[in-house]
Amino acid sequence: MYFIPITKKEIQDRYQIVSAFAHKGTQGHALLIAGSYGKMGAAVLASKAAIKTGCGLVTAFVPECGYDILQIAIPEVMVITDVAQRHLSNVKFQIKPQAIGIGPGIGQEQETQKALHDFLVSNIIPLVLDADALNCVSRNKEWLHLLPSKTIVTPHPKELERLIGPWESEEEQFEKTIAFSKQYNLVVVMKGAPTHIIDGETVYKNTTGNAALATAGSGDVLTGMTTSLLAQGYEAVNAAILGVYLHGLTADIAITETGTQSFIASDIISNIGRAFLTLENDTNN
Ligand SMILES: NC(=O)C1=CN([C@@H]2O[C@H](COP(=O)(O)OP(=O)(O)OC[C@H]3O[C@@H](n4cnc5c(N)ncnc54)[C@H](OP(=O)(O)O)[C@@H]3O)[C@@H](O)[C@H]2O)[C@@H](O)CC1
Ligand SMILES: Nc1ncnc2c1ncn2[C@@H]1O[C@H](COP(=O)(O)OP(=O)(O)O)[C@@H](O)[C@H]1O
Ligand SMILES: [Mg+2]
Repeated sequence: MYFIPITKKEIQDRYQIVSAFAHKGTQGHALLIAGSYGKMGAAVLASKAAIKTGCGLVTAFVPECGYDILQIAIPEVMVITDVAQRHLSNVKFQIKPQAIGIGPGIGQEQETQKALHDFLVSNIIPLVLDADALNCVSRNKEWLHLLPSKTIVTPHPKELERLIGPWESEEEQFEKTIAFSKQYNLVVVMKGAPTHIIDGETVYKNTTGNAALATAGSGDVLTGMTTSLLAQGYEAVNAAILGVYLHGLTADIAITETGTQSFIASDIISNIGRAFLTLENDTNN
């Protein structure tokens, strides 16, 4: 099987420089629907990653118990709360974001599953689906038909298995994921070491990242980064490719200071700026 390597050249071809006349209203508004009691960190990480990846506005939609946490942790991010205290029960909002990321830390309570279903039935905004949103959809496979065309799904291997069933070889894993991508018209970010991005028959292989990323919350950060790029107007496959590349690059940059063991998901966020700068500094591959 042929994989297109995601090289710096591939990234520079896709990367959009920010206009000198940009303002926050032109840079996209991302909405992160995330968190539950005890997993509000996932909402903080995803929202902070979204604002650090360059969209103009970020709103977090969280259960009521997340209000103070989000407002104190990230003053740049706006917050809307669900009526329920500890988990999502009714996802309703008046804002008009350009992209929505849903799933990190939301859990799989019955009420949350219903809230996700009702949200998917009415939503037409470009979407990134991760973590428990994927797990809820795996329990209710008919909901896959509700996803907008080119929704980005970001499963780790266990979440992928819940979505497409088990595989016996890597070849079969790719065959089944390609079939899944084609059936529902999805961009699949097949997370791993390395991560592959599958857009129908086309498979991209990331070239950045290392084992420092094997740490809690690193996927939640990727969801925030990818949603931010989607909100900034990148086509879904390009948002996925650029997000995965920059996410991995932060670990390659930081590892010389943190080592593998002490690198944490917040270090990804702190190094997003340095990762972007490598794209602007030179044109070498
Ligand atoms: N601070 C917070 O708020 C945080 C909140 N978080 C939130 O928690 C929720 C649950 O998410 P989750 O991913 O921990 O649970 P789950 O889907 O059962 O997967 C775990 C199992 O999957 C497997 N597995 C995973 N990766 C694999 C790999 N690369 N390669 C192979 N296997 C792999 C592995 O299975 P095993 O190998 O043990 O059989 C593992 O036991 C979710 O909403 C998330 O956003 C977290 O992000 C943490 C920080
Ligand atoms: N050994 C590794 N090498 C490269 N990337 C890794 C490695 N381990 C984990 N990652 C990356 O870290 C992220 C983990 O995502 P996920 O399992 O969803 O984390 P969480 O749910 O805790 O936020 C993925 O982007 C994955 O590709
Ligand atoms: Mg995850």
